[in-house]
Amino acid sequence: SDDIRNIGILAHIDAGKTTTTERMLYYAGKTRSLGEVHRGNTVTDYLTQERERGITICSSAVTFAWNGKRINLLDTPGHIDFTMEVEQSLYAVDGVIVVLDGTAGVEAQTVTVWTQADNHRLPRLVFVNKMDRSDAIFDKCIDDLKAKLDAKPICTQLPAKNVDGQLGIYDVITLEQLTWQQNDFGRTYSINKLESSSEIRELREKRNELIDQLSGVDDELAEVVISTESFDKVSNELIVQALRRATCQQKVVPVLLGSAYKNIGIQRVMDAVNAYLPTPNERNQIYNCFGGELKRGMRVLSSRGQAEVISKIYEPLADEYREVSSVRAGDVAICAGLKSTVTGDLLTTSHTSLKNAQKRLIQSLDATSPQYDEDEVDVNQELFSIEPKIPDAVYFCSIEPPSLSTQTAMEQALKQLQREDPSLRVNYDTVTGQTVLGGMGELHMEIIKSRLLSEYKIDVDLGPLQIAYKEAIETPAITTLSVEKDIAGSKQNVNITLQLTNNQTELFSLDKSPENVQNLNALRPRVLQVLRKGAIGALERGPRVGGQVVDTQIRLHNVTVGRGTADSFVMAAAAQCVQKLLSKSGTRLLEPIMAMQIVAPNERVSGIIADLSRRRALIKDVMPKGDRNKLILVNAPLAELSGYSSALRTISSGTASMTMQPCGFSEMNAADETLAVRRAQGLD
Ligand SMILES: Nc1nc2c(ncn2[C@@H]2O[C@H](COP(=O)(O)OP(=O)(O)OP(=O)(O)O)[C@@H](O)[C@H]2O)c(=O)[nH]1
Repeated sequence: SDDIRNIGILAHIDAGKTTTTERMLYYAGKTRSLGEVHRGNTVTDYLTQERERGITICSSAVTFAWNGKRINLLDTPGHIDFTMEVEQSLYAVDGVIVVLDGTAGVEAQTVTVWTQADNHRLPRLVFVNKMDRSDAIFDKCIDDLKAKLDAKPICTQLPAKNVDGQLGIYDVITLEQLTWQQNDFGRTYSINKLESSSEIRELREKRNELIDQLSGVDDELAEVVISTESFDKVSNELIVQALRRATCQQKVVPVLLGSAYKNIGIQRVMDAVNAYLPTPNERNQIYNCFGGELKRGMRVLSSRGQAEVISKIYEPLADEYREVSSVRAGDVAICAGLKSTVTGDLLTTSHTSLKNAQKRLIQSLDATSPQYDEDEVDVNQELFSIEPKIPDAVYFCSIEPPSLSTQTAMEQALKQLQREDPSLRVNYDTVTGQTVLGGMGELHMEIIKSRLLSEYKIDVDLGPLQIAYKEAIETPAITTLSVEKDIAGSKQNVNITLQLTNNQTELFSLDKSPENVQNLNALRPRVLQVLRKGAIGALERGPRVGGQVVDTQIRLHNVTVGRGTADSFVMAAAAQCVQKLLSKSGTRLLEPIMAMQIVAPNERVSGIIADLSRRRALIKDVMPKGDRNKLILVNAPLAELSGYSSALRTISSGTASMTMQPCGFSEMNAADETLAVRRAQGLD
């Protein structure tokens, strides 16, 4: 797998990821014509939604050969609603290309994806795109990388102006000027030695600066510089090797530039992927264990314990696939025939190999990463059971099929969509009889609607978007419910005592105190199972606004079930008992909170904070970000943030940028709660 690069491509929306990817495929010979984003025919943005809106929603993988290496590239969405997708694709890559819009520098979503790449400890390189535009400023992008992302950029290229006014590129390492031909869509470019002595002098200074920066983080290069006592004698090969080491160790970030749209500079980005980003083997602290080979027809175990058979394996090229018979460690592939496995699951051949691999992982972590201490039990969990953390839905809306006869088809389709996108929640509300979708935002829901139409031909209606409140009980309560009924001549009866208490860890427990222990020990496991299912199911819908009841434990004290009573009757009795308890104990609302990171010029901060405090926000920290800017860390209720990004644009005259992610649920005061309940009931 030394010849493989598994790379993600990340950016703020519209920076040009898709165009860049298209050019790579074209130059690598994988596509015969250039797909232009604005013409709506690119390979990676293959969903119609994406074509219509011109944005990337689903990650798609493409693979191509470049100079003897195979590059597997995962294109990821740039929209804020889809940070979950980005998170998932990062588990599958060893390095990342971050695309900047040269006219905008580091933008809000760049900060988010950069932080995500940090969390996954991914080496990265930066491609400053759109440098053909007259308002593009390369130096500002470099300043942004330092100030907003705390990165150590190494400029391996600088923008040059060709005689015809077109964008050219100076190679700072080789001291050459590169000029792309326009008559063959940039397939060829010329490499020229510099002519004017002032140009040579300036570029040589930049090269010296680069060596100086690099030797500050790479001891091997530092030794060469010290022993030769001159920057000029450091060979290009030594620089490239040092830059590779420092990039793989995430000490620096190589920066390249160009214009995807005008076909300038892309081949050099592909060269840089080969030269500076790690192979799956080099990222051994994670991938050592992911060894072996996956073959067609193989039986595997998923981390949730289910056996699966791999019926077919495909090499991806966006929505076109080529069938292959096997894949090796380090490859990215698409498998058909898996029934229960979802994104993020780990597949192994047996429990023993899973155990052995876990052992090897811990050993390799100890050896290579001293920062992991043994108490950190989560490390194993975090790196090995690569299941991504799925945020709770913060919005929900009802979804209606066009006719009753399409209900089943819609449910099937939603199930499939959910396997691709675990952040989509699908519930059935027994009270209203409606199917309810939970998700991350308005665009998220609209995309589901539009995919149902285009891929499954089901034209659904979505209800209004509502905030997904949760509920928690106010006071503990205990009650006994006795139900008796004749159903088709057979007597059904259940007598059950349940209690609700505040508890954040365990959902269901048995009260084995002396007066109950005998009753509970005599309980048949099957009865306990259905009872538990009924009781826990009733927590899905709280009495205030129908929100999920959380931080609450159901405690079973006592139950007697009459002879011949059906399971469904026991289940319904348990659910009814919990509902009775919920109205007895009363519930408080918990509202979704968003964590926001706002970067704004110093002079705009007070205005932004004044506005935030009107939105019930909690300012957590305000810290300097470079000389001119501040980073504001703030938590605010989602209910107060509708239209916030445009409000922020107005307050800051477009100078501030922002990212936000859901960060849990919290209690609200009585007045806000009353307001929220009225709104949820449609009274306000
Ligand atoms: N002038 C100029 N325009 C570019 C360049 N690269 C891309 N664009 C334009 O910028 C727009 C966005 O490009 P995309 O490639 O769709 O950007 P993206 O990052 O994939 O966007 P999302 O998929 O929405 O995240 C399109 O209209 C492109 O034609 C470039 O180098 N120069």
